[in-house]
Amino acid sequence: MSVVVYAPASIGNVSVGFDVLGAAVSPVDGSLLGDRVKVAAGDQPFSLACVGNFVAKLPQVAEENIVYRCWQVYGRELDKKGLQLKPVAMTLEKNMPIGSGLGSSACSVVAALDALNRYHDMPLDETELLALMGEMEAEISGSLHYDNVAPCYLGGLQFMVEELGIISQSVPCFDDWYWVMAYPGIKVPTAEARAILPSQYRRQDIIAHGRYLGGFIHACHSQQPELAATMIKDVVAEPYRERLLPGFAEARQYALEAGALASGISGSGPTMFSVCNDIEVAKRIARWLEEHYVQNEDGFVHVCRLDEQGSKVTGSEL
Ligand SMILES: Nc1ncnc2c1ncn2[C@@H]1O[C@H](COP(=O)(O)OP(=O)(O)O)[C@@H](O)[C@H]1O
Ligand SMILES: N[C@@H](CCOP(=O)(O)O)C(=O)O
Repeated sequence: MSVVVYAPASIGNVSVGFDVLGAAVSPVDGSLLGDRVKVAAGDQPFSLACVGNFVAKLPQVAEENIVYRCWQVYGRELDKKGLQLKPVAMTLEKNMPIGSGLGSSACSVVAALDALNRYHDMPLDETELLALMGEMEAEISGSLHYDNVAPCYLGGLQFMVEELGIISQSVPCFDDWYWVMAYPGIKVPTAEARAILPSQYRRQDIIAHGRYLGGFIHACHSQQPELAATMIKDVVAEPYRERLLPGFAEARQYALEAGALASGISGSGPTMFSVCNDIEVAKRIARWLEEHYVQNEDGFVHVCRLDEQGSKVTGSEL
């Protein structure tokens, strides 16, 4: 018996909710924009094979792959419950570019932990597993933030509650929104993009941030798409990170003039996202970004929808 789990790309922050808002996305053409992990019976406690388009960018040593750490911490949690790990042969299909702003490490973490939990007949509940996913993301990026792992695992648009034992809850979004995701092909490590942010903010920025985030969540719940899109503004990270993204200002300007409802940096960049409510506008913006924002052969542009499901089993073989 083996299991393969797919975990989709995600937009950390969605501009307006630094570290507390995230969205899972999948391309409308049905292609997989995410990692897959297979767990099968092993003849030793642990082994890891890596395949996929971005396998060459992974650490060469298996023990430095976050999937190995996932296996270790999963075993630790089973131990607390008086349970034991089965010997596993894991395979990571690394489809997501690293340091892309698409939650690449979250894809590997979520696919690995979800697959391990399914393989062991689900001894950890959703919250326990999500807490472990956050722990793994924190090891990689240097600080605990759930805005990639929560949507990647649970799907849709997620708000990080982090109170009363709840980590994340779903926020209703808009069925007719398309998300144009443009990855230029260069790397921006999350830890570095966090290090350049100020440690303190001005009162006027805090007030603006509260108004935008509160307004966005309110507009989502009251289903006011125009208001929601207007509230997608980032005063916390974008003003400081923009300089790490060559061509971002021009690309955003083009997208807005072409009819996008909003644009911003996906996670810590360099991927840019644009929200559209018309597929033809989304395709036009995608074509322009392919020509002008993508910088090398690693880059790509996808027109996406929210991925409401999050991680899912795709079968028993890769
Ligand atoms: N399976 C994995 N997937 C992605 N990154 C990994 C993995 N295993 C280890 N890493 C390391 O974790 C770091 C992830 O960098 P980060 O900038 O956080 O990427 P992203 O923002 O795309 O998740 C890199 O140093 C990378 O080498
Ligand atoms: N909230 C985080 C999100 C990082 O996302 P990633 O996809 O770049 O890892 C941040 O903005 O630092």
